[in-house]
Order: sequence, then structure tokens, then C-alpha cells
Amino acid sequence: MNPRPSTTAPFVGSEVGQLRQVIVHRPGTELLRLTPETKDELLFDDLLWVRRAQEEHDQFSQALSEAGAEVLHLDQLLRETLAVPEAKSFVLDQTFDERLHGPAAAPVLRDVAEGLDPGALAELVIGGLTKRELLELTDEPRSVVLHSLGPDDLVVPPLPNHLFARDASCWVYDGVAVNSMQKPARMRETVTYEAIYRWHPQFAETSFNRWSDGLDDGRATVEGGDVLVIGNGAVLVGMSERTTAQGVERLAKRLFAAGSADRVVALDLPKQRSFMHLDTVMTMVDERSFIEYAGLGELASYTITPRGESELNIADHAPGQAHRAIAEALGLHGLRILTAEQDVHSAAREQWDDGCNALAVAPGVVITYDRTPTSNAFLRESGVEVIEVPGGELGRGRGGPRCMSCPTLREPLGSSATQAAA
Ligand SMILES: NC(=[NH2+])NCCC[C@H](N)C(=O)O
Repeated sequence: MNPRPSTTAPFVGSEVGQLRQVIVHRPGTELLRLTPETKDELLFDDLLWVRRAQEEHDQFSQALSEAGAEVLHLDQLLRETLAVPEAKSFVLDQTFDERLHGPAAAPVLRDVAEGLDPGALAELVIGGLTKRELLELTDEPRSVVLHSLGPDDLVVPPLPNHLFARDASCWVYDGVAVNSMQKPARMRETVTYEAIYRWHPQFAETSFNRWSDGLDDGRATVEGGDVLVIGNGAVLVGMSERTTAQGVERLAKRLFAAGSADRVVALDLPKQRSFMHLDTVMTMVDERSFIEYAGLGELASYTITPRGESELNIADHAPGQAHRAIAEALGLHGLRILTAEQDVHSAAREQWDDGCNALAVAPGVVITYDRTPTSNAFLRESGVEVIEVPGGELGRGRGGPRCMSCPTLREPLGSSATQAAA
């Protein structure tokens, strides 16, 4: 179990081992597209002061480097990927679609985009394009779709949730799930990651397993915020507003077939926005401890194990048995569950502000937002080292440090590097 990484291939051996390499996305033009009218559809609760959000994000990246992780920037990876001709035509095909842009405009848009250099094209793909910006690049195509748009309407929608680099792809042991996304506003994020992992030399020249084929997965969705690589050959997955039971089955089958994991514990979460992913209510902070939201309640859970070559065994656990199932998966007698004592309203506010969305950078060392002081103080009292980063603006997108990171290299539990860091 837990095959060891080769020197360069991506490998995420646990949730809390020493973090070595991580993808993040510094917010840019795409956040300037949020308006009071578009923010809800784009899954933000407020408009962000972009300059400040960038400064906050820079501090997050710096904290990651200081903690020993190499920080890869998604926009730079995409630019470098788009320099590969096959990657460029894949991204163009996936971005300009007759069903979205109409048969008259789609080929014209594709031609315009094809003429851009990789930097400008990456900016268009993530930042989006308005009709006014398009008309600076070409004459107006004879298209009903374009004629009926106002000058500042978006021809290519932006991808502001790339900020939450965790969700559209997640590495689990020696492979990656490129995820099909539940919400329309996030579906094209899958294209970015697919292109990077297929063609960027950093990934294309290594070998790794594939746990899902995002673009083709239809309704079997899994999102990275729901997937915790808890270690010991086990994975904890939330069935949430975003991740379906079908998605969990697919993930389990592929992990088992490759021999990369031998147990998946699925937790049945309430299907609501405040609990959109498992990592908004529960994250792992050391080999046996989880920070957990007080209002989570008792949830049903399932332990999935392999049965023969390709079937699954499912053990159903009654509500309230989830901690036991997780402890068993980790080979432990029990877990340490960290839930700060505070009144119901404060607990709900801190959960909303991502107080439970800690990102471990080593066992017992986590990055959190500064806007959740009670949870942070409680973690410290419990012996966890807390590195705070500012989250005043970033937090308005409803995602914290764990959501904003996609680890690509992380030590397994109990490895010597991880023990040295502990
Ligand atoms: N892993 C996470 N909890 N991600 C948070 C994603 C937030 C994002 N605005 C969305 O609604 O999709």
C-alpha cells in the first residue's frame, strides 16, 4: 500500500505529512468580472477588493514556501502548457463551443484565440472575455449570439473559482482525479487541469494513475474539497452538495484496481451550501486529529473495501459511528476530534468563515485564516502550531487555505521526513 514516490512523479501520501509541492492560483482579472448581478452564479457571496485579495494570497504563498513547499502557480502552468500545440488546440476546442457561442461565432472566436500568444490565451481562458474586448481583436462576427450581447457582456465566462485550486483536481496517493464539476460556473476548470496534466512537461514526463476522467464523467462528480487522503491506504470522502455516491464508487473502484488504496470511508453530508465540501466542516491536522465543526451532527457513513477483482464490499454505519469507521481505517483505537467550545452562533460564523478549513503543511502544523480566532486559539491550546494568513477578502469566496491548495507532492504518514518535521 502507499507506493513510494519516484523522485519527480507527483505523489500525495497523506493529508498531513510534510507538504513538498502544491498548486495555487493567485486571483486576477477573473475576480474583476464579479458584479452584484453575476456573483451568485459564479458562487461568490460578495465582491472582492482584488488588490487586497492578491496581497492576501501572496502571503498565503509565502507561508507555503516558508513551510518547505514548492509553490506552482496555475496560470504559469497553463501558459507553459499552451505553448504545446496539442494542448493549445485541446483548450481551444473545449473553450469555444457551438452550443454556447452558436455555429456562427464559435469558429471566429477560436481563430481569434488561436492567434494569441500563450500568455494572452491563458489570461482569456481564466479571466474571460467581454464583447468589447473581442471587438478590439476582430471585426464583429455575423452572429445572432454576438449581436444580441451588450458591449460589456461576457462572451467567454471567467473562472473565478480557480482560486480554490483544490476542487477541480486532487491527487490521491500515486494518481490524480481530474474532476467533473457539479456547478456550471466551474465546469471549464476541468479543462485547465486536464491540459496541464496531459501536456505540461512537469507532469507529462512522469507516470501516474488516473482516478477519473473529468470531462467525460457526467453526473458521477467528485470534487477535491470532499477528498481527504487520510493515509494508511485509506481515503475519506464526503458525499456532499458536490460529490455524488456514483463519483465515490468510481473513485473507490479505480483506487482498488490499481492497488493504491484498500479502503474508502464515505460520509453522508447534508446537501447544503454552507457544507458544500467535507473540508468546510472537517480537516485533518495531525496523524490522529481532526478539527470538526460543532454543528455537524451525527452522519451516516459507509466503509468501502475491495471484493475480488472488481466488486465492492460496503459496510453501512449508523449515524454517530463515523469517527469509529475513520479510526479503524487508520488502524487507530480512536481519533482526537478538536471542536472549539463556543456558542452555537459563533461556531456557525467561524465555520462559514472557514475556521475548520485548515491546511496541514506538516503533522500538527496548519495554515488557517486570521478571521477565525476562536478556532485558531483552540487549535493552539490543543498543541497544534497555527500559521495565520489574512482572509478578509479571500474568505468571501467561501473557501479557506485547504480549498486554495492542490498538493502534488506530500510525504506519507510516518515517513522519516514527516517525523523529522513533527
Ligand atoms: N474545497 C472547498 N471547500 N472549496 C470551496 C469552493 C468555494 C467556491 N466558491 C464554490 O462555491 O465552489
